[in-house]
Amino acid sequence: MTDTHPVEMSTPAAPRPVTPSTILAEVVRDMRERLEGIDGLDRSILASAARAEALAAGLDPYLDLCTTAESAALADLALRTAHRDWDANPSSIPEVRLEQEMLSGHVEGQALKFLVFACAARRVLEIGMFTGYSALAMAEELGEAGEVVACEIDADVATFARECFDRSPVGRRITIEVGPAGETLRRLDDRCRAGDVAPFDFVFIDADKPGYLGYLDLLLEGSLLAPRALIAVDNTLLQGEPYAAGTTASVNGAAMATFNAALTYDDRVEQVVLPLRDGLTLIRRVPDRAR
Ligand SMILES: C[S@@+](CC[C@H](N)C(=O)[O-])C[C@H]1O[C@@H](n2cnc3c(N)ncnc32)[C@H](O)[C@@H]1O
Repeated sequence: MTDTHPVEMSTPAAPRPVTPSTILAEVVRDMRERLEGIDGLDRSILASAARAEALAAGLDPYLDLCTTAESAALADLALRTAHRDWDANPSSIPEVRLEQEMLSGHVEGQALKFLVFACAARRVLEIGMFTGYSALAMAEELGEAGEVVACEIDADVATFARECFDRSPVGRRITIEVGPAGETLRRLDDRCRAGDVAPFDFVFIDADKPGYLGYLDLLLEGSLLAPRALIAVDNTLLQGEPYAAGTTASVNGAAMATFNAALTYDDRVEQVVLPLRDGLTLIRRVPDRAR
């Protein structure tokens, strides 16, 4: 295999905080440092600030520590993603900004593996693949006959992911569909309806946030889902923007707030929002649409 994306030996920059808990940890640390500069401040206020910081900053490392270790192939993929200079290799798609922080990572990858296991999935659909961490994690949980179909709009990042998949014993279980996910989904929907391919048991939505509602509608109204299919949607807490007062919502934050509100009143589904990383919402169809 030609490795066109070798891991350089430079130290990658630490990922910036992109989840409610890591942003909270940063805000609380800044607050505690500023409080320390105030002469004569009641020591109990400083102690409370230090405790708040420990609670916020300690959560993710502890989750990481207590979660089953990732495979060597996943660790390698994460390392390669961290070492790539994404600023020097921008996406050719104007609306896509690729960055290492897009990668879901160890704890969320393990959670996805559990979900794939719990619904005994044989066919998995991923909408938004990036360098393939979540696709590979889910593929690791499938049997030999299982398949992950992963949609990715950026051809270069898809090539990068394929190189990583080729380094894993289960990488051949992943089929990459390059192109806008909406088009890919409509094509796959036609094939499922025609009986060319089996529908999907598990779907992970993790692409352009303004596209989420359209993807969900297509899934719920079309032929892509197996009867007991589960859908997991990433970034539904979008750095706290949908709920934190005083936060200015970005385009993505506004899109997630709209998505969450629509889902809350959608009687086609039941859902639960898990505060895992940047928010993971689990959705299932209600067969008779009765609550
Ligand atoms: C957050 S990343 C996915 C992370 C990946 N699921 C993981 O866990 O490592 C989002 C990806 O969606 C892709 N994307 C954005 N818009 C898309 C679209 N319309 N169709 C398909 N992929 C898209 C981006 O290029 C990016 O690679």
